[in-house]
Formats: sequence, structure tokens, C-alpha cells
Amino acid sequence: MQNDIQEILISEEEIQGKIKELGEVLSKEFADRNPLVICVLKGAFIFMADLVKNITVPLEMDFMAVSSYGASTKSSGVVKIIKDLDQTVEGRDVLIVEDIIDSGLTLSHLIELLQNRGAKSTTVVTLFDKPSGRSVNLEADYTGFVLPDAFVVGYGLDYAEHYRNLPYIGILKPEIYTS
Ligand SMILES: O=P(O)(O)OC[C@H]1O[C@H](OP(=O)(O)OP(=O)(O)O)[C@H](O)[C@@H]1O
Ligand code: HPA
Ligand SMILES: [Mg+2]
Repeated sequence: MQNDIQEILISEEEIQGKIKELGEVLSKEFADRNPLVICVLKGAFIFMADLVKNITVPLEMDFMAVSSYGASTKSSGVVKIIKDLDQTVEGRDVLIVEDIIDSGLTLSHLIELLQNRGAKSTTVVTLFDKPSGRSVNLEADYTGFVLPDAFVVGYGLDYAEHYRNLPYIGILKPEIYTS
């Protein structure tokens, strides 16, 4: 698995340090608001788990699975809901937890959906942001790291369902997805 990685961009230690910082900021922002923290599966599952351990105020969690990449390195442009939320978002302060914003299509779709369902507020925290990939105008409220224009894997992010279990973020060797 490691042999398929061209370069490690962000180490496990750097990721964990950043998540502690994000947890502190979000604990202040959401004190006394009992947010509904929504994990965008599958990619965000590791970030969600590490992040909520660093948020020290009461919150609730829910999970939603969406997919637009499949076994490709480019967004299909169609955001499919594979598993919907169990809880209602009506009147709730919602914190959306994403692993990466690339084209922005997944999040813009999700934010619109949650607002239409009556969420009181929607706040986005993403661990990674790839601004060069954007096809819609969208910014997270909180961002961990800004990434260069390359297809990355690890820490929840996959290529064709592999590499999610790497504890760091790396650039996948192009020959892996062009061969
Ligand atoms: O900004 P975008 O271009 O929409 O890309 C970001 C989304 O793409 C990935 O999900 P993917 O569709 O690969 O599903 P997965 O999380 O199950 O891997 C990632 O986890 C984000 O949710
Ligand atoms: O760079 C990426 N890697 C893995 N999944 C992704 N989904 C959007 N961008 C990426
Ligand atoms: Mg994916």
C-alpha cells in the first residue's frame, strides 16, 4: 500500500495536532448550542471520530453517506445519497464534518438539502481543502489544511475504496489510476 504513494503530504502527527486546534475552536463556537454533528460518509469517518474526541461540549451525532467519485479521480457531478440521516435537522445548529472539499459539489448539494429541511444554521468543518478543484463557489467555515492540485489518499480518503486506512495524507502515484 505504502509503495503506491508518491509523496507524504501531511503526517499523522500534523493531522492530530490540527484536529486538537479545531476541537478547541469548535468547543467555543458550539458551547450551549447542542449541535447535531453530521459525518459525511465514507471519507469523513476517521476525521469525525478524532474530532469529536476533541470537542468538549454536549453534542449529538448523525451519519449520512453520499458518493460522487466512485472508482474515479474526477467527480461524476451527481451526488448520490446512499444513506440518509436518522434524525431531523429542523431547528438544529448543524455542524457538517467533511474530509475534503474539492469541486465543492458534494457540500453545496448537502447544505442546500439541510437548509431546505429547516436547519437553523449550517457550519462546515473540513480537514482538507483543494481550492484548485472548485467548480462551484463554496468555502468551509473551518479548514485544517489546504492541498495542492493532486489526487490524494489516506486518512479516510480513497481511490476505488482503497487507502482509507493510511494514517497520513499522500499523493497517489499517477500510474496507479492511469494503468
Ligand atoms: O468537493 P467534491 O468534489 O464533491 O469532493 C469531496 C467529496 O468527495 C469524496 O467523497 P466520495 O464521493 O469519493 O465518497 P466517499 O466519501 O465514500 O469516498 C469526499 O469524501 C467528499 O465527500
Ligand atoms: O483528492 C481526492 N482524493 C480522494 N477522494 C477525493 N474526493 C475528492 N477529492 C479527492
Ligand atoms: Mg471517495
